[in-house]
Amino acid sequence: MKRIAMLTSGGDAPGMNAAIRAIVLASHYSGIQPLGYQHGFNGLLEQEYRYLGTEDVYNIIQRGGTILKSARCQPFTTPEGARLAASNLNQAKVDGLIIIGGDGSFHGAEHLSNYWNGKIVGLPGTIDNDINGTDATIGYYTAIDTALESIDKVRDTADAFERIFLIEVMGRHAGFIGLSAAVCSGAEQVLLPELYPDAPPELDDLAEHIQRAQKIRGKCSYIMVMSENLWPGGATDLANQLKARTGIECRPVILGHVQRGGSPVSLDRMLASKLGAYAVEALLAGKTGIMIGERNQQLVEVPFQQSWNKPKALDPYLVKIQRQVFDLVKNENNTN
Ligand SMILES: Nc1ncnc2c1ncn2[C@@H]1O[C@H](COP(=O)(O)OP(=O)(O)O)[C@@H](O)[C@H]1O
Ligand SMILES: O=P(O)(O)OC[C@H]1O[C@](O)(COP(=O)(O)O)[C@@H](O)[C@@H]1O
Repeated sequence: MKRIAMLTSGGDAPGMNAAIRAIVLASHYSGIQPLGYQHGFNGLLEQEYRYLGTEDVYNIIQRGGTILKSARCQPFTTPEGARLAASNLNQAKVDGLIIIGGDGSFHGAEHLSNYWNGKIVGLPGTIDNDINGTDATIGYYTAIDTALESIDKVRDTADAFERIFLIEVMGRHAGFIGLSAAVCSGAEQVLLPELYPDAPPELDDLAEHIQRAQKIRGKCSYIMVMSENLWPGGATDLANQLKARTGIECRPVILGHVQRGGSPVSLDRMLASKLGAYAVEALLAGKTGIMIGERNQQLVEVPFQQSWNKPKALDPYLVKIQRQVFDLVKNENNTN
């Protein structure tokens, strides 16, 4: 193992730079040359890479985004794309490749392994936390805090005006950000794909809970956190429908891509630093076809397929206590 290459792919996540830094430093420490491919798998197809010295990773641990840029890349998913990537990696004399990304990128890693003989290791990097085999993914903790900062601010104005707000958070088809943000912000209601696997909730039920909260507490603020892709038309449509149903003003807030940016919080920096350094060790030990994760503070090696073969479960205890917050309003008597 003389040359290790790395790339960041799919949705960028805060902490990707910390992972790049850890890989570069661990490589230099072990006398290996690190290369960085730009723009995800596109870089493999375009032979867009550069040697990374230690000076390239000074002062990046605190920066969001990724100095290697990220992208999605359809041409790579074809047999021809993977063959070209393999031949380019051989031409650049790369022995091992570290792919930092989400489950899509790990599918890409597996795809490449059918055409390339080098060793491939993955690091879970996505704000969605939807990867099995690791307690958290790089970027998830920062995304929760970013969402929370906004929701807390919305709560201030919601409280002042005694208004209803629907806050749409990211998570593609996973409710990790939504659940954590709801619990930590004291949201009255949370809508997550895992709680409604077959169909979205009934409008009447949502409206009834809002009306019930106002009946018990008097006119008051009410925050509903909802995952993107859960309600057809998203938070804006649902807000309009709820207003039509209840006569109460409902305002949508779509947090969007702000959740992907910002300086990584300490938990993401630590996770990325550990996983990045360990990925280099794993390659040196001849490992391949695995994602490096962390479970119960132990570094673990997870075969790629296990990272996506079943949906990762939400923390059932968090679900339970959020449900209790919801039920308290539903069942409370307005006698006080
Ligand atoms: N089934 C697949 N086979 C081969 N490559 C894939 C596959 N799925 C995704 N990829 C590659 O990984 C890239 C990133 O995947 P994507 O799902 O967009 O992001 P993420 O890695 O964050 O989940 C895609 O643009 C594509 O190049
Ligand atoms: O930036 P895009 O291409 O609109 O993608 C948005 C999606 O990317 C994410 O931010 C991150 O998802 P991935 O890490 O799986 O790419 C999702 O939460 C969101 O649905």
